[in-house]
Amino acid sequence: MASSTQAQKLVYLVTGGCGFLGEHVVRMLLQREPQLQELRIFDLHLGPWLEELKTGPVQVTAIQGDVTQAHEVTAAVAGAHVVIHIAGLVDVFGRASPKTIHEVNVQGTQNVIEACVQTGTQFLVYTSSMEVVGPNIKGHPFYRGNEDTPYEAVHKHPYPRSKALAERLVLEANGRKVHGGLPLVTCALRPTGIYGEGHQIMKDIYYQGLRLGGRLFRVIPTSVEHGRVYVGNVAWMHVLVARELKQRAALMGGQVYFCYDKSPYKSYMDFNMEFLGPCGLRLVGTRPLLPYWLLVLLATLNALLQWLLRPLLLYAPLLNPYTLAMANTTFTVSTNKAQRHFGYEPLFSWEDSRTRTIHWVQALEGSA
Ligand SMILES: NC(=O)c1ccc[n+]([C@@H]2O[C@H](COP(=O)([O-])OP(=O)(O)OC[C@H]3O[C@@H](n4cnc5c(N)ncnc54)[C@H](O)[C@@H]3O)[C@@H](O)[C@H]2O)c1
Ligand SMILES: CC(C)[C@@H](O)CC[C@@H](C)[C@H]1CC[C@H]2[C@@H]3[C@H](O)C=C4C[C@@H](O)CC[C@]4(C)[C@H]3CC[C@]12C
Repeated sequence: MASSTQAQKLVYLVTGGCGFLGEHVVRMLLQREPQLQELRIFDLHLGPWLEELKTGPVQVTAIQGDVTQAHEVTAAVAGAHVVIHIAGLVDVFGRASPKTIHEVNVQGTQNVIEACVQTGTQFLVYTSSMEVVGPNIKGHPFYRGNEDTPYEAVHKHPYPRSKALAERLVLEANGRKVHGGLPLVTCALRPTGIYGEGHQIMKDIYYQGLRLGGRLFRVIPTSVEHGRVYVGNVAWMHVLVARELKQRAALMGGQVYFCYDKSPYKSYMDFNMEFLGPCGLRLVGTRPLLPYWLLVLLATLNALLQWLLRPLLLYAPLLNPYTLAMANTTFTVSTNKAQRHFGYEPLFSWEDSRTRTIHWVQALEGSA
């Protein structure tokens, strides 16, 4: 826990604080924010691990709530100096309806903004996503791009659409007068594919490999590169932005920042094998084992099956038309805007990020 001679006087609220990224942000705040007096964790599903956090010098307040319920959000925000809005429905597998995704990701974000305005909270950090930019529906690659790189951001899928709408709401809210007359200062962070301890998709792919006798099969060319970022570095960027937003409001207010670190650019599966390989899995094939048209057919069949089975059960495999298109489109970022604007440097090296993630996979049930 952070201890400092600096007066502990700030109240932070983290929405979605019990999720994959949220938990890392919560723990990072407790370790590295010396001015933290109270940390409120607002989530639809509170984790049992929160109890262990209540023994330190910082007051930890767990709030079970729903961002789609404006009154619950307003009650949680009231009195907070900083809101870090992480809560969201991260669904590209067709589990939730487009309506629900919009309600949570867009209306929920609007509720957070209005709560800040109504209660006088001045600083709002929003967890956006790379998908606000792309890949777009045309499959245009985004190669080593940055926050200013021109790119035709065209989305049809409910999830990226919702993230793009929510991000726009947050950025447009920058400068609004909050209760008490001070300006609201907002910014948005755009992580690429986050990996690390607690990453559910990595866990699902690992167990899929175990079920297939320790093998995974290459379906995407090695040339398709994805930018990935370690969850600890994304958490650190959130803590730093929330701290610096107060002193650098004129520069940072209304800005977007990609989350980045030194993780290597690789295809999605080659990158995952950095962690799954040392845990006993093998990626079969140096080239895709199936022609792309067959993958498209299989993905389409999965989507059809999902639709047909929906009245009976939820069928949500990894492969669907959207995930295939994402996996098959290069999207990498190369930027230093966060470093230039608020002195961000990754807290964890690639080697450390890799080791921590491997240890996490190794500790999973059923790991070799
Ligand atoms: N995982 C990634 O690779 C990635 C990449 C870029 C951006 N993001 C963004 O980061 C944020 C967190 O993603 P994650 O991967 O940790 O997802 P997650 O599903 O692990 O965490 C989301 C959290 O939000 C909570 N939540 C969902 N609906 C809610 C509601 N209606 N009210 C209150 N809480 C609610 C969930 O209970 C969960 O704890 C999301 O906004 C996502 O868009 C994630
Ligand atoms: C079945 C194969 C084609 C397999 O390779 C599919 C992989 C697929 C599940 C992932 C490929 C790219 C991932 C997405 C990307 O890392 C960025 C994302 C943004 C973030 O906001 C949410 C998660 C995600 C959409 C992530 C989801 C899994 C992939 C689609």
